[in-house]
Amino acid sequence: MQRNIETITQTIHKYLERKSLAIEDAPWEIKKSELGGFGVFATRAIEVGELIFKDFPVILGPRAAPTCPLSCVSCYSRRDLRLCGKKCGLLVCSEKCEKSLGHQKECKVVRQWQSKPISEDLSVQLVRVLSPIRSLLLGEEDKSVVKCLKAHKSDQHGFEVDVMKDALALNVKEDEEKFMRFVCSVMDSNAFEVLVGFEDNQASVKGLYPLGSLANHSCCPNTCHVFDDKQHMVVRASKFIPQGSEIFHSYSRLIWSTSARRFHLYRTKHFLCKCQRCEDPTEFGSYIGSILCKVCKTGKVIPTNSLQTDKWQCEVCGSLIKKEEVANITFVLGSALNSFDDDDVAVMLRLLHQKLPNLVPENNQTVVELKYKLIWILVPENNQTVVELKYKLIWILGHQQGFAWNDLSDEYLSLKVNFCRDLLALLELLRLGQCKMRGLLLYELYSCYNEQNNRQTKSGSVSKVHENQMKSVLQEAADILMYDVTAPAEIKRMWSEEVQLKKK
Ligand SMILES: C[S@@+](CC[C@H](N)C(=O)[O-])C[C@H]1O[C@@H](n2cnc3c(N)ncnc32)[C@H](O)[C@@H]1O
Repeated sequence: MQRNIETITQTIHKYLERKSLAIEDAPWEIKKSELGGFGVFATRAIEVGELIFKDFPVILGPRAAPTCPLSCVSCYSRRDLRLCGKKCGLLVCSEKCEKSLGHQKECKVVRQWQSKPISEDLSVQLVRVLSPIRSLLLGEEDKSVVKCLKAHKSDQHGFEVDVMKDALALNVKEDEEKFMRFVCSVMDSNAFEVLVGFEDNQASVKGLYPLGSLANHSCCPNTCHVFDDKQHMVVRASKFIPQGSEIFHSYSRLIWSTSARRFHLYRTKHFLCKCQRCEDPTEFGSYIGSILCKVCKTGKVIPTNSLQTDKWQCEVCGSLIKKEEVANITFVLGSALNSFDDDDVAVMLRLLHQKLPNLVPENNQTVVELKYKLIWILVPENNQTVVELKYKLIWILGHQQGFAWNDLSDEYLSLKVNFCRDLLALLELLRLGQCKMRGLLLYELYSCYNEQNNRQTKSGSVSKVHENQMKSVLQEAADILMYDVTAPAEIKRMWSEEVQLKKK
């Protein structure tokens, strides 16, 4: 299908109306983007924190990654999983989910394709390829929504259909196969990771958000998005957006260096980002991707052209450093970071304070990631945003002495305060505005202040942090994380109180 503005605009508006998400005087429009293809643009100036749009997934389903924990195909609970009694091979958690309309439809499709029931060990593979199967159940209007979206043609997309045909021996019809292969490409190019569920029963799934999909990427985005408890995507301005400007998400991690972000974007989304941050070899003076010069020991080594990265040079003594050397150091540090268990806090701190200062500048990606990791390890309350880390933390917090709030030494507590402040300062340097990571860090900082004050009150001394300062840190965190299903309970309580007040 030829994609054109009129059809895309009309289809997206109608879709949002069907989902009751159309906003009067919506501040966006779809236009051709200089970056290629289409993009979303501001029709008027948008203030920081203002809602830009809400979206709902046209397809929501399990992720294909084998590392992703399995969940019920209906409600996404990870508890009490069992095979559907009708022997389709899909996993459900209860009678209610097995009998749900959505499941019954897909159960029938899958059974029609089977020459024999799927064995228990193959059911895992079936769950992982369910999202494209779901696309066959869409009505014609929703299918046209999917057809409006960008699909990259590359061999890496559509392996789910190969699994259906080869490993699962499903008799998929030719036209179904063709559409599912297209949907796989669309999902790979556009889908967002969505967290569903609460606290220790959360699953990570993927959702295709039609309007969200039309926004292009910048490593210095001007929006922040969260997912609410009904899987709506809520997109707000993380910075002031002037009228006519393009509205950007970030498809990559914000605290990765330019090389890491560009590599990831190229591999997964098939483009090389050339945003302002990528073009600046110092990344706005943060030096997040640099190493220290081995010759003068003080200068920072940066690429002479950050979009090519084949030549690296010390800013102070001018020595040229081979790109392989920079890549090696970066690789070794990255591997060291990934090799830690979360109870290796002391080892991580030694690396951070003794070894890394000789190799890399303060804001190098590894240092930043290490600090970020430590912040979460030192967190006693389970904030659910970094799911994998939280998952590990559950085991540390429940089973290992030393890292719950009460057990945290004063030294570790102030260390955590410093890490939070360091990273907040870095986010400002990177011009990331009211991004989600800022909200999470502010909440962690507030929790530290709270703990410090409690300790001081108990010991009879005067609180270090003023109550108003704590309140404003908490309020800013709550404003950023508003409606986020993964937000800490205290923050969720604040919005429900606000909503109640507005109703009165
Ligand atoms: C989610 S879609 C965004 C909307 C897309 N431009 C369209 O026309 O539908 C993602 C794709 O848009 C393109 N894209 C997004 N951000 C880009 C950027 N900063 N530079 C170049 N291409 C970009 C890439 O082809 C990417 O795979």
